[in-house]
Amino acid sequence: MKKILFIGAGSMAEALMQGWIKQNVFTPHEIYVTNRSDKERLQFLHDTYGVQTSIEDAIYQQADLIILAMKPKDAIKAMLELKNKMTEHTAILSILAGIAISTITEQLGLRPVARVMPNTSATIGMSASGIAFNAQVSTTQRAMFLQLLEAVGSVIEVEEDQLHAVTALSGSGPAYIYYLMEAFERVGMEVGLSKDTVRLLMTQTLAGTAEMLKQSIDEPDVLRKKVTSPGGTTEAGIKALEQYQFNAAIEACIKEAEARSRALAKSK
Ligand SMILES: NC(=O)C1=CN([C@@H]2O[C@H](COP(=O)(O)OP(=O)(O)OC[C@H]3O[C@@H](n4cnc5c(N)ncnc54)[C@H](O)[C@@H]3O)[C@@H](O)[C@H]2O)C=CC1
Ligand SMILES: O=C(O)[C@@H]1CCC=N1
Repeated sequence: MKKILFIGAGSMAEALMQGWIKQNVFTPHEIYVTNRSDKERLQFLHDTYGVQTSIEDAIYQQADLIILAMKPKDAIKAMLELKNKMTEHTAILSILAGIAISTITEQLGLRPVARVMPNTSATIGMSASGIAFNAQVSTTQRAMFLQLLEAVGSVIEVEEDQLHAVTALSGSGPAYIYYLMEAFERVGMEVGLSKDTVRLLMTQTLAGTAEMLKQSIDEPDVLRKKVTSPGGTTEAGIKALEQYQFNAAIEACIKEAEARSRALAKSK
């Protein structure tokens, strides 16, 4: 593959291009990126990663793959602009939350489309991505798409409809964990530690817990019980979580996010 073109130059586009450059999937010369109007942002991406930001019309024709990376609300307008510029068969990789493959092919014509839900940890090769394809994607293209996502983390193929759930869990997931870390730091400081110490302790605790879940044959509740001594500190902590409706909060969080993804799909 020689040329890939990002339409949209936001945080997710940056995470993917950074990951692909780091993993030697593409050289900066093979990556083209454009946005609506923010020239400073393009300049930043060019200066930081060496990617190509002066996009002549010919690039749209030459691109082997076009990546839809704008906000969902801007997608229809962006696709209208794109339609006349690109060739008939160019494959599309869409990272748009909640925008159906059928909406994309209605706008851009029937062509190979992979719909992906990555997350920003693609930056460091640790994305957890979900992917779905339309019938126009050939076996070779399917392998290529999977390889692209594997280069920036793990990828799992799902039914397209399940991408709403993937979005609510792993697409948005990093934000939930960052939010949790903000709370740990705030409260950790209140109980006497420095912010740096809390960061060190809790990033290692998160990493260790994730690794235990990967390596252990035990279910999470079994692992949890191994931490929880009768009458001890964990029991007191968990009791407080229950008192403050921890499970209800998580249920609402995932269901609201999933519903929002579905609403985005309907509004198009
Ligand atoms: N940020 C995240 O963690 C994740 C985001 N996504 C999806 O990725 C997409 C982009 O998200 P972010 O990078 O966070 O957004 P962002 O707001 O940071 O960037 C959006 C970019 O699209 C550009 N744009 C808008 N209209 C355009 C047009 N007509 N032509 C060309 N460029 C246009 C904007 O100029 C901007 O560069 C969204 O659809 C989102 O659902 C998916 C997974 C994770
Ligand atoms: O918040 C959003 O809509 C996007 C999709 C998943 C993460 N960010």
